[in-house]
Amino acid sequence: MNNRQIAFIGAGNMANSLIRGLLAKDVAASHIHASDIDSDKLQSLQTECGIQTGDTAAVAAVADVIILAVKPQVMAQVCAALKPLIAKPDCLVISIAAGIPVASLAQWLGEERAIVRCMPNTPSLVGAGATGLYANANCNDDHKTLAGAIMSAVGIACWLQAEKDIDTVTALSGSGPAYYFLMIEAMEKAAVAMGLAPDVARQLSIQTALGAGKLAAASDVAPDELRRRVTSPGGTTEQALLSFANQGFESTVANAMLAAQHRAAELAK
Ligand SMILES: NC(=O)C1=CN([C@@H]2O[C@H](COP(=O)(O)OP(=O)(O)OC[C@H]3O[C@@H](n4cnc5c(N)ncnc54)[C@H](OP(=O)(O)O)[C@@H]3O)[C@@H](O)[C@H]2O)C=CC1
Ligand SMILES: O=C(O)[C@@H]1CCC=N1
Repeated sequence: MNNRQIAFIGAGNMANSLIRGLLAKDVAASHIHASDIDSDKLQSLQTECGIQTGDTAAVAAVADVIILAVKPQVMAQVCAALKPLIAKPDCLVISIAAGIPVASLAQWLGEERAIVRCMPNTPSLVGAGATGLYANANCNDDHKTLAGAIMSAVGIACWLQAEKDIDTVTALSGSGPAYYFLMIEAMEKAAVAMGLAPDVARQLSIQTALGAGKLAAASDVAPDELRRRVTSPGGTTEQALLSFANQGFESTVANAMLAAQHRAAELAK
């Protein structure tokens, strides 16, 4: 990966997480390029990160891999403009857009193009990303290694057997950070309502999420056993979990994820 030129089309929230995450993993700023219709975003990236910025033509001219990081709604027009500008015949295109199928990308970019569709998430910024990837038949081992290396540099990367699994990954780990942030917010608010100082409530809420995640990742036992180890019989956690269960916690989560997955399918149209 380190001798490849990586170009981002779209320099918004997700591209920023990936770019800054890659820089933190010692990918050279001279190897990262970005283009966006918003020149302020490019200026910030150039000033703060020292990466290369330019218009679509400039970044497409040098790219070994192009990461499409624009909203799904503008993907067709972005690809149509990009297609004649890709200079290197073997250039890999990676789309991170929710919903947009490989078949549509191939239709817009050319049926011969090597394309990886993936779903990263914003914790890539701190090296704790989670990405699901799917490659089209035009991708050779080198393309797959390159896509996997980029996403593995900023977290974990899982190859998927079926493209439809990307929509599930979107509902799970793509959107998932927002679910945990909501939980952090809700716990903080509840603690403040109980009288805790806001700064203490925030610190403890965030640290609890971090601690639970780190412990789950480091443990050789499943999350349900870790949950049991917190839940003293007849104790406080038991009452909290009972309250969650009585209010349909699991179906609330499942329905939320189905709504996200459904939206991904809608965005494909
Ligand atoms: N945010 C997330 O957590 C995740 C997002 N994604 C996917 O990443 C993609 C980007 O999402 P996100 O970063 O949140 O969105 P943002 O809106 O933050 O970023 C998209 C950027 O693309 C710019 N843009 C619009 N049109 C063009 C164009 N023609 N050429 C170049 N740049 C253009 C936008 O400018 P302007 O704002 O002026 O329109 C904006 O700066 C989406 O497809 C989303 O599905 C995937 C995983 C997680
Ligand atoms: O909300 C969205 O559509 C994007 C995709 C996954 C996370 N953010």
